[in-house]
Amino acid sequence: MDDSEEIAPAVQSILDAARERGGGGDRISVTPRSLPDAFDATAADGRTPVIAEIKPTSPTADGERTDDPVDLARQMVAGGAAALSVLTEPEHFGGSAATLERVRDAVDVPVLRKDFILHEEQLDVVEADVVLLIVRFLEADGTDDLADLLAAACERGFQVLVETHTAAEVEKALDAGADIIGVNNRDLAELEVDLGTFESVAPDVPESVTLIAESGIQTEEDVTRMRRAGADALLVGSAIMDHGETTDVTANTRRLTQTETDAATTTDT
Ligand SMILES: O=P(O)(O)OC[C@@H](O)[C@@H](O)c1c[nH]c2ccccc12
Repeated sequence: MDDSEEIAPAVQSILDAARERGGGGDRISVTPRSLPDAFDATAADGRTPVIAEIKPTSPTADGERTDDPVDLARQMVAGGAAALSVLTEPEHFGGSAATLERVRDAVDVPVLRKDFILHEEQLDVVEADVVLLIVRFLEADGTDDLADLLAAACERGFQVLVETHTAAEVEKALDAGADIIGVNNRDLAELEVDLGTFESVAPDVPESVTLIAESGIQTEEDVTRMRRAGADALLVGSAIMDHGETTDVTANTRRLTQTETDAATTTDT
């Protein structure tokens, strides 16, 4: 872990809980739905590739959404989402493996398991098409090494989204063999969002990598801004599924997936 910047207490609490969580049972073997193919198909259809996130609550959210995640998932797909992300972290995000399982059974698009995986056995909890590995959290003592965990995930059939926040972390992700990289606009030290993060880090990512802009994307302008900066896809939670229960999830998703952008998609070159 980079000691030059403290992480937020809420994030420390998430990590402490993650260390305590055990693994699943039997070793998982999954046949995944391809995430890059889903992005390509969406772009070919004239939509912006968006991963819509089901996050019942979070340390930065007000309140909790209690409506059925499967209904939310269907609404997101109806709004044109290329893929879904489901939080499985129980203590701070209101997620569960059972929710992910139900959602994945209900839709045809790839589903990302959003959790804080620190050890190989924590991969063996639930089948998903993609798992998240966060570079910053895999540098602390007592966690598995990023490259080892990435290889262990691939051996099980998972695709892996490696989350970064700085150019140095992108370098580490590439060295570990990542071919899908996310740049999180939310800083885990302050929990503040700055879309300039993606803009400054994206140029360091090779064309061959599938590149995802994560967090803080609210408006059509934000979508255009991230696509112009080179995002192949966007990961959006709060703007689609606010925590007030009154919002129209399909309309929110459609607004972002139908944003016109003149960004050259890197996938068809
Ligand atoms: O709700 P937002 O700002 O649209 O962000 C979604 C997603 O990027 C965010 O939830 C996230 C990004 N990386 C994470 C790691 C763990 C938990 C959550 C996240």
